[in-house]
Amino acid sequence: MPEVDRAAASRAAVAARRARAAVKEAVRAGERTAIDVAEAAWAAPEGPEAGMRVAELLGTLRGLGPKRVDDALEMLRISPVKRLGGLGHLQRDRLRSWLRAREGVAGRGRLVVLAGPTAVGKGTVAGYIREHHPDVLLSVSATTRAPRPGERDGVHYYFVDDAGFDALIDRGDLLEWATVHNASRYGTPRPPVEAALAAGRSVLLEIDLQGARQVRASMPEALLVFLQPPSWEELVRRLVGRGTESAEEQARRLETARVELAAQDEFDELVVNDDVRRAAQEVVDLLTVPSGAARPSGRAGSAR
Ligand SMILES: Nc1ncnc2c1ncn2[C@@H]1O[C@H](COP(=O)(O)OP(=O)(O)OP(=O)(O)O)[C@@H](O)[C@H]1O
Ligand SMILES: Nc1nc2c(ncn2[C@@H]2O[C@H](COP(=O)(O)O)[C@@H](O)[C@H]2O)c(=O)[nH]1
Repeated sequence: MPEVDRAAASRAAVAARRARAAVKEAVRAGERTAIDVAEAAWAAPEGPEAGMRVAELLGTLRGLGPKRVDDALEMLRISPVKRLGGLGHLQRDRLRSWLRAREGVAGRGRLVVLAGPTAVGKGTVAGYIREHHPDVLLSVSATTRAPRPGERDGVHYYFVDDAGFDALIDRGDLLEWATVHNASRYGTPRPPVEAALAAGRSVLLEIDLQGARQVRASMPEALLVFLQPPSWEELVRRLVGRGTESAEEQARRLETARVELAAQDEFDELVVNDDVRRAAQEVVDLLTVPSGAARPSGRAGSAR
């Protein structure tokens, strides 16, 4: 290549790199959505968006570290070196649906999983959301544990026996399920969740870490939120103060709690439950995609 052509090619490459960096910055700043960038790449093969690697685009999304970008690419069957402009039609369709589900459509909802250690206040925060935000579907789990005083079948849980729970599993009616605290089984009924999501309604699952991991594997677009206690001492105080478990059961739950607290980096978002109303509002913000913006921001903590 003649010297003058080489210089021009090098200038063009630098300009293209800068343009791609500006696109990434715009997504990070919430000025553009990732879907918008992907659609622009497919509409204009010469534009800067088309030259972006899919991995770069996913890496701009909040909560998606390198490991989760790799997982998403594997699930979408897209090579890590592929550029947006080089995707085939099926890959485009898969990426489009995945981004839509993850970013949400402006003004519509998404699937959020709320997990955290025992007695941190998941049920209290979820109950506050049920009361103040009836637009959000709070999934009612099935469980084999016995009702606590005041708990109502179909409201707090569907209380079933072992045979009933087995039947739910056999019919494929559970989105996820787990034996929690080495004691009872709990699971999320699939049909109401799928129906609500299909209707564009936000869905909140209040489940344990094992269930959260299963949802991540089967629905990678779900947003995983970890509810943190202000301190370990406060967590113990809440568990003991609730007074619904025997000393033996409390000890078993606190053992699980240590494991769950150690896993919080797996989550997309962290919310501290020092105040129920504020923590609930943070979760509601995460459940809602404001019009014109990619994701809500300004929360107290972020996992990554
Ligand atoms: N922000 C808060 N400040 C003080 N107390 C709280 C707060 N949130 C919840 N609590 C109290 O902590 C106790 C445990 O709350 P809750 O039962 O909602 O926890 P949980 O995370 O759902 O527990 P589990 O996983 O064991 O079902 C309750 O007595 C509740 O009233
Ligand atoms: N994997 C799932 N875990 C669930 C579900 N519903 C509730 N849970 C979790 O169980 C524990 C204990 O609850 P408790 O009411 O007995 O105190 C708690 O961590 C819940 O989040 C579910 O459907 N799947």
